Amino acid sequence: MAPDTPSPFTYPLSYEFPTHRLATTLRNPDKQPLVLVACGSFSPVTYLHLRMFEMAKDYVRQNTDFEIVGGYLSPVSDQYKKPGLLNANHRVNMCTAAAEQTSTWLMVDPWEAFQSYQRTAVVLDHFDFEINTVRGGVRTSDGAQRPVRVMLLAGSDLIATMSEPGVWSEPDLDHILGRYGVIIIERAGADMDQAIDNLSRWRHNIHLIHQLIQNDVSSTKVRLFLRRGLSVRYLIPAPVVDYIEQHGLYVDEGPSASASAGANAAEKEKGKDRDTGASGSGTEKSGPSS
Ligand SMILES: Nc1ncnc2c1ncn2[C@@H]1O[C@H](COP(=O)(O)OP(=O)(O)OP(=O)(O)O)[C@@H](O)[C@H]1O
Ligand SMILES: NC(=O)c1ccc[n+]([C@@H]2O[C@H](COP(=O)(O)O)[C@@H](O)[C@H]2O)c1
Repeated sequence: MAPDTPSPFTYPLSYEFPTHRLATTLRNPDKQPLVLVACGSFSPVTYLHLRMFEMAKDYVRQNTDFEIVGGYLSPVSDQYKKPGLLNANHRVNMCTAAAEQTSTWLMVDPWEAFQSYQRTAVVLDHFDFEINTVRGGVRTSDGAQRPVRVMLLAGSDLIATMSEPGVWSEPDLDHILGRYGVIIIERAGADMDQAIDNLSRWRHNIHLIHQLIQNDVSSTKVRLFLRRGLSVRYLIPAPVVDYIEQHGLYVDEGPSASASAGANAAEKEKGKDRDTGASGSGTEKSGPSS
């Protein structure tokens, strides 16, 4: 279906919005259709990134009037310039291998990855445009069209940055949390209640999911293990391990050290990022935030 209004977005060359796993019909007409979007570096994608979607799916089924009709990973642009950010081509390929080979419903949208940096508010608008304006939402069993709610899916560390001055603009926060909403997954080391302390105005649109199994795998730790020549098998999906090996990624430091040294160093690197604001969110402060 052609949209009535021209697209307000810029597009990478040869881009097509992925829909091969997007449901076109709502199973339960009493529910509101929902698409989940996780924005991030995914350098590389880990099981925890994928697990966020499964946790959200259980939560949505048990606690809400939504029905999930699709889930997307949206890798950030290279211009985000976060330390450890591998080029977008590799990150998109790894996410695609993980989604296609380990899931039946997840997709990867390369729109954000293959162009200039786009704020999260704009990324969510892009999904809303593609799904609702271009495709008219989804159908109910009686043939009526129903708009799909797009919602951000994020870890509590990312949401905590929403209370840090200068990282997110106020209008963007209102747009993201007021219009779309967010499902927040608890992340070890990032207090959930503290993360949403300053966001109470949008509480009705914020869904919190606690971790029942603690697992603090992060991309930073995976990169560090790889740099030290340590195995990351069973921490990240097998097709991603294979891809990393085939392309010799994340090995700019020779093998050394033991696994525990790797983990400790990873912790240090994460802490250092937080202390110095050298993470992507820190980049946001001076860069493309609002
Ligand atoms: N272990 C986890 N638990 C909960 N959320 C997570 C976890 N790992 C990543 N996320 C969430 O996934 C999204 C994308 O994360 P991102 O790509 O930055 O991964 P990361 O592991 O934090 O990366 P890095 O270690 O490079 O900072 C963010 O919303 C982040 O909060
Ligand atoms: N102002 C904003 O829109 C804003 C600020 C900080 C992070 N983000 C997004 O959050 C994600 C953060 O990813 P990392 O956790 O890898 O830093 C990225 O997709 C980034 O674009 C957006």
